[in-house]
Amino acid sequence: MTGRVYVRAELADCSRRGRVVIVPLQLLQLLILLQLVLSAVADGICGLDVDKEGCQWEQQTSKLLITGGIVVNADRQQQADVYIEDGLIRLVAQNIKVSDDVRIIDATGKFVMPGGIDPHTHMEMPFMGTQTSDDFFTGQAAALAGGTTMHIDFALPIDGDIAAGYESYVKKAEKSCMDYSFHMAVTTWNDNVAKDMENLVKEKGINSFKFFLAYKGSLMVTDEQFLQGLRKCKELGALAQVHAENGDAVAEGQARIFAQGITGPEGHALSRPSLLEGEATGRAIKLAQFVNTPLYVVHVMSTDALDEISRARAAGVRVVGEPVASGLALNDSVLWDPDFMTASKYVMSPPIRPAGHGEALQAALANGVLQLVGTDHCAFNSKQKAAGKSDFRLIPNGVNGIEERMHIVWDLMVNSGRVSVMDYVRITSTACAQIFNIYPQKGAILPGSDADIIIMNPKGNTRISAETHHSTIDTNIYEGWSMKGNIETTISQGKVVWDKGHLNVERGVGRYIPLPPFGPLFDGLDKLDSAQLKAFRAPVQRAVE
Ligand SMILES: NC(=O)NCCC(=O)O
Ligand SMILES: [Zn+2]
Ligand SMILES: [Zn+2]
Repeated sequence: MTGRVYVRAELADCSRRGRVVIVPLQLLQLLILLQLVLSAVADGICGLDVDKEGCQWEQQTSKLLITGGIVVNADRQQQADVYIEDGLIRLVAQNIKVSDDVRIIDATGKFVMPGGIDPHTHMEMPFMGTQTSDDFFTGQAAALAGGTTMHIDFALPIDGDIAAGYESYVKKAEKSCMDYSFHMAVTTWNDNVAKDMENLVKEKGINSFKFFLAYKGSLMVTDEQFLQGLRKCKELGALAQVHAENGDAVAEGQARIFAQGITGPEGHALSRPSLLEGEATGRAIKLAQFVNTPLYVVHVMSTDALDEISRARAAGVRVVGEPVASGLALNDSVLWDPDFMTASKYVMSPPIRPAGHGEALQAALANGVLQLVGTDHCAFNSKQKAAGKSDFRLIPNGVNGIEERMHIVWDLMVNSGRVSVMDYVRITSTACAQIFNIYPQKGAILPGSDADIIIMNPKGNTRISAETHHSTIDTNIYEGWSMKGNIETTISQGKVVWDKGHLNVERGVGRYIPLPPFGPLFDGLDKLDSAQLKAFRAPVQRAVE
């Protein structure tokens, strides 16, 4: 501490969020006035900048000691202290003694866990004639407030050019306030795409590529293009990801439902039922099996898709399934709400399914058929959603979730007794770090790991609302969700960025985390190549005999 006297004070709330700053006493009145002026002119995120530029929210130190908590990793939990210095975890042990310059955080009675990693987000994404509302700063600020300390965003190509798309996302992400990485979407196929995939993997730290089997006429690839992409992914040691819906059938369904006079958000669900997700999931798995390369199915929303994944995994196929928070927590009744603004906020693809699907996805997460939870955070405000007021096909597809995921999953999976706290860590953080090959830099509380940590008070209370969230959108699909358990503190890069309702984030400090190729899903794959060839030939040989 310097010799000056600091007090904590709630300032005027320019974005409906209270926050705390540290100010010299004599400046307090002046700052209140200044904040009121800023309130009048600034948008919902202005307060974050004010916190950062106008005040020293907390004397940040590079040394922290978290004492007395239960430290939870995916494979074990123990009562221990955690010592952090210069952004890294240095020691996990009982009764760590430190010098006076170390800030102590008491976590007695609380869980100390790796920060969440969201494997599926869309910040500043140009999509359906508009752009997602949250950028890399506002979306990440929201993430940190909800206990997520890293995300992997989908970089989109520009007119099919993945190198140009990647560069545009590098620029967008310069404002980041937490660690992040990218998947790259592949939306066409030619020699340049193949060459650029190689460069992105070998030079730029990309180790996953997403292929859309839906969004006909914009992002969708044909089976032939998908197959080429799968072969390239295998060669590069990159994970192929798939948005699995039959895009041709969806387009036919949309035209037919609209022609019947169903124009509202319910038409979205009716036009792309779960069997189209199941069909595409099964097809994608079989094509990946044909190539013998691992496959990651993004936003698994239905039992139809789940059954395909379950069957394939039982047969030894390397397929990973990622449900998202909305698919676990909600059902499609919301799409029939007579109020367009209410119903349209739930429009995403694949759609949120009828009751029963979410519960089955929860069970699959618990038993390991599905491995990790994302959000597909793709936030549009109600003005943007209104583009589809008279035609559901024009409602921008996407829902919020990056701020809510850690609490929703806690409530659905831990409060319900479906999984242990260790499994919670696995499905919200560790599995993602392992699959994308950055474990144990991320996803663990171990000496040498990045100091991305959350402190969860299981006795605390959480209530979700657009009135208090940090995303820029004016709605929240979890509006009113109340639960036991609260992430009271988030530590990112060794700094306290969220503490008991107050956010202190800094634009530009987020780091790009390169993802190395040939992650664990590729281990031993070459041995399977020859075994698989034999398996494909087996029926033929039997016929000859
Ligand atoms: N899922 C969705 O509705 N929007 C984002 C794009 C995608 O992931 O398909
Ligand atoms: Zn998708
Ligand atoms: Zn998505």
